[in-house]
Amino acid sequence: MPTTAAGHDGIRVDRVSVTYPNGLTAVRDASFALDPGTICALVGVNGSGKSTLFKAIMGFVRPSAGQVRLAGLPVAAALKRNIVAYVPQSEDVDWNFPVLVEDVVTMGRYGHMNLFRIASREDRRKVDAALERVGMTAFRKRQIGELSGGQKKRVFLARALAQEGRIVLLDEPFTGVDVTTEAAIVALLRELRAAGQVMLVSTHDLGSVPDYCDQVVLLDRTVVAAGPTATVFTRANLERTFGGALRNFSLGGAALHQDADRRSLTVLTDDERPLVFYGDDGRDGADRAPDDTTGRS
Ligand SMILES: Nc1ncnc2c1ncn2[C@@H]1O[C@H](COP(=O)(O)OP(=O)(O)OP(=O)(O)O)[C@@H](O)[C@H]1O
Repeated sequence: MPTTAAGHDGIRVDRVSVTYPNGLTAVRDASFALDPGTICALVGVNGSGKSTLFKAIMGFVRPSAGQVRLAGLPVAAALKRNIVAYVPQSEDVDWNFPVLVEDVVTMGRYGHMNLFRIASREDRRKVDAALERVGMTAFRKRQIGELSGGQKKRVFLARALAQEGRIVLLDEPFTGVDVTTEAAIVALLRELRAAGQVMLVSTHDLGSVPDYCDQVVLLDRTVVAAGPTATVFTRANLERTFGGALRNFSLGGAALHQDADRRSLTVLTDDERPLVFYGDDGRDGADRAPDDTTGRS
């Protein structure tokens, strides 16, 4: 079986449009393809269609046009085979639902169990390992609603790990988490990438994207640009994607330095960790991805 994005083993979104019953077309003619062993950021302003795209990939909404293929399969077949794991946005979860941490992680194994959902020794071992990997073993008997935001994120990540899906979708995994948890999540994503999994991560945390994402999809109802972070995650493309919704300020020359360094500094932020471009003069850097990020401790 081919293993390129043009082939069958990753995520392939082909000219997908999604129109809600109220007539709003939230995603229009979106196309991109991701190979196994990839972490891809999905970036766009609030309302640009990121969650809608996730819902289309998860089969929660049906595209009005185009198609999604996951590991070469239509969405329904991929879900049936347990190929796709999903880490939802916190707002999409009912935290009052009385369920223990270990039960949430065990749900990741449901697709591997028989009709009666009786966990085997193997299932229990995978749940234990997933809890251990995200550092939540000590919390396994706690009600999910009693956890902090970052702890909840870790639990859903553990559920995705226990599921062992080759495709992992993460909807804003860094929102409301501290720097330590963010670093732990990024480390885990890197491990999964090394193991050949493909991850699509929606995020407003622009400054971190070049750190851990090798691909980027910039979305504004449709795909503005998609491809390697090094060539696509540029100031010019971000300004096209966000329009006036991006905080953007540049400093150069005397406004920035007291020495002879002529380089300017451009800061772009979508309200979470800012992205910083270093240019040679006041306008440079518009077409280059950043060499490095700042703000990361
Ligand atoms: N069930 C629905 N019915 C009708 N319109 C919807 C529905 N869900 C979302 N929308 C609309 O579709 C558009 C895209 O929403 P979506 O949630 O996909 O954006 P997003 O990029 O994920 O935003 P955010 O960054 O705020 O999470 C918005 O205009 C939203 O109001």
